[in-house]
Amino acid sequence: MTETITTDTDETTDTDRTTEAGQTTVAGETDERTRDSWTDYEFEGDAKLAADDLDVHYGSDHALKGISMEIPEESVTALIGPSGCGKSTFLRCLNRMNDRIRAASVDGSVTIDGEEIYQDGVNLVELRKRVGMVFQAPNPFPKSIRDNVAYGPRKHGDIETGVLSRLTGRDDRAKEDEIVERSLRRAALWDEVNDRLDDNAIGLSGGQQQRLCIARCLATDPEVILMDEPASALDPIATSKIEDLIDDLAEDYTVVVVTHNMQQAARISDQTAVFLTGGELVEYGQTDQVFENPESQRVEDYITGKFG
Ligand SMILES: Nc1ncnc2c1ncn2[C@@H]1O[C@H](COP(=O)(O)OP(=O)(O)OP(=O)(O)O)[C@@H](O)[C@H]1O
Repeated sequence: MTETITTDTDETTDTDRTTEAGQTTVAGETDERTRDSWTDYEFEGDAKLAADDLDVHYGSDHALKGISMEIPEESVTALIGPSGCGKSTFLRCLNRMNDRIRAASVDGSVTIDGEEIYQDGVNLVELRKRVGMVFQAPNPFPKSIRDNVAYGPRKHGDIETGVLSRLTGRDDRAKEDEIVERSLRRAALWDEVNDRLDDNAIGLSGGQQQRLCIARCLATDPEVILMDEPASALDPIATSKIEDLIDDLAEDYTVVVVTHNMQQAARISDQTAVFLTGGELVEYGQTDQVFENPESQRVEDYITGKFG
């Protein structure tokens, strides 16, 4: 059941605060107002993703506690918080990447366009095609730039370019060229690499490698892009290009990005979710609101650098 907390009003005194659920906290004991759910964050448009009462354990370690929130489509949502608070764990719940971690168990619900992803019969390959992921360290395959971008569509059977397909007349070379160019353009890399598509991707700079990984993700036509600290291994110029790109991608995709960098979250996101130690979602709302006028004292302390 959702517990809604009254916002500060003239009736709220320093000595006690009464929640609508009737609980009273006394100043001095705790100055923290917590919520069970942040699904009352109001935004324009539809929710693309929704988590409801999501818990994750790694063995006996309770890494995420009862997370409920909705993520609007075609926008950037930043997940921030100190190390170990569960940001990456939450991100991985959104395309069931935690299924690959033996110790992880997930309870609760995540929906995409209202469809439950934690139910029997969900095709994980299809899910991860819809919900793509970009990692912290650029991880291109030691293959050509073209092969990197075409990897997903080839693997999913969207394009056929092997010897057999040539022999049987099903060769999709032109389609592959089109996907490679479109994805590299969308990732703002085409102009830098179009004359060397057959060069090994390992020869690219770190920033170019990360944009290549974004192009690889875009090539399978995802609806959601999850990014786990996508610029933390990059220099300021490369970081700035990734930030511009994220801003641009949010016109067509739902982007969820984990970052340690609060200035970055403030620059690039429409809404920000703050996780704090213990795996709780302590605040979620419009980015300006969270940074300029957080509801929670702990979040204010974190944002102003008092801890974390
Ligand atoms: N594969 C795993 N096996 C066991 N425990 C894990 C695993 N991954 C994460 N954890 C634990 O779950 C908790 C949350 O970790 P998580 O990586 O999600 O936090 P985070 O906020 O993303 O941290 P960071 O900012 O340092 O990347 C931590 O206590 C961590 O040790």
